[in-house]
Amino acid sequence: MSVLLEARNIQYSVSGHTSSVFGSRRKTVLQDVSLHVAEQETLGIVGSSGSGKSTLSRILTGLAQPENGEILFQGKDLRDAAGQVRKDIRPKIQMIFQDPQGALDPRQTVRQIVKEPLHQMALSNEEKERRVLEVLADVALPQDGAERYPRMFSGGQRQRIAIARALVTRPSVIIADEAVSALDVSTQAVVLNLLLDLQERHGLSYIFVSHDLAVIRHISHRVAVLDEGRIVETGPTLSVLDHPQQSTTRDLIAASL
Ligand SMILES: Nc1ncnc2c1ncn2[C@@H]1O[C@H](COP(=O)(O)OP(=O)(O)OP(=O)(O)O)[C@@H](O)[C@H]1O
Repeated sequence: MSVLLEARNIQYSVSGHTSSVFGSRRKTVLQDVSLHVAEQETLGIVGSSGSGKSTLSRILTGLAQPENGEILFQGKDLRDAAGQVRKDIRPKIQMIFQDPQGALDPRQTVRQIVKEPLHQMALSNEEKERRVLEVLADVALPQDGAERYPRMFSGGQRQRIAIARALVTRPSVIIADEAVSALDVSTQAVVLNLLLDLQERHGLSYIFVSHDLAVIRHISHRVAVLDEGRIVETGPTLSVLDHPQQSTTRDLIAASL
């Protein structure tokens, strides 16, 4: 399988507290993080709270810029990519967040929400409308749902709306940051199985960020363990979770039992 999205030696810090004596100190959030996901593969990213998972997701989707390091899509460095290439690549990388309630504008109809990522794309309005209906069917939401508002749907359905919005640009990779964490366990299973089904039908890759090892076990082919901004262990999911080599991984497993 060929590599689709790759992060190389990512470094990221934020300004910490300011001291009148020492000036502003920076806090390292990610240190020398390298990872990749292949076509049609799911890479799980696990780590305790504050280990840097969300920051890494934001960098992978281009919502935050690393201080050092590269993000490559099909071998192209996104920083070097010229305007049009960047414009072509961006729709190929989409994101789903934890909280569908917060991520969906309550004043917009489902049609407007799902259509929004297409604004940047040179498509006719007819094609955009066609795609909206196509992805609503893809995530098994009724087409008459298009005129309704997010509050009229259950938590699981709202996450389907968020998935439809991510799919509408026909991405190659979706970064899911705690995408099922806000859902109850049975709804989690339904949404995870939908994601697996979409992966098979559309040949998608996922980078799936979660603190929940049961979720990671269910969906990921490989897993990377983050600890204080560094990847401390990576490998096939079952070998990492059943035969952890690092104390961080053992602690995460113990905490999940
Ligand atoms: N803009 C920022 N300003 C200050 N600190 C930040 C900022 N962004 C991230 N951090 C810090 O970086 C660290 C990593 O945060 P991040 O949200 O990426 O971790 P996480 O693993 O996703 O945590 P959680 O599972 O709790 O969401 C935390 O200590 C956080 O406080």
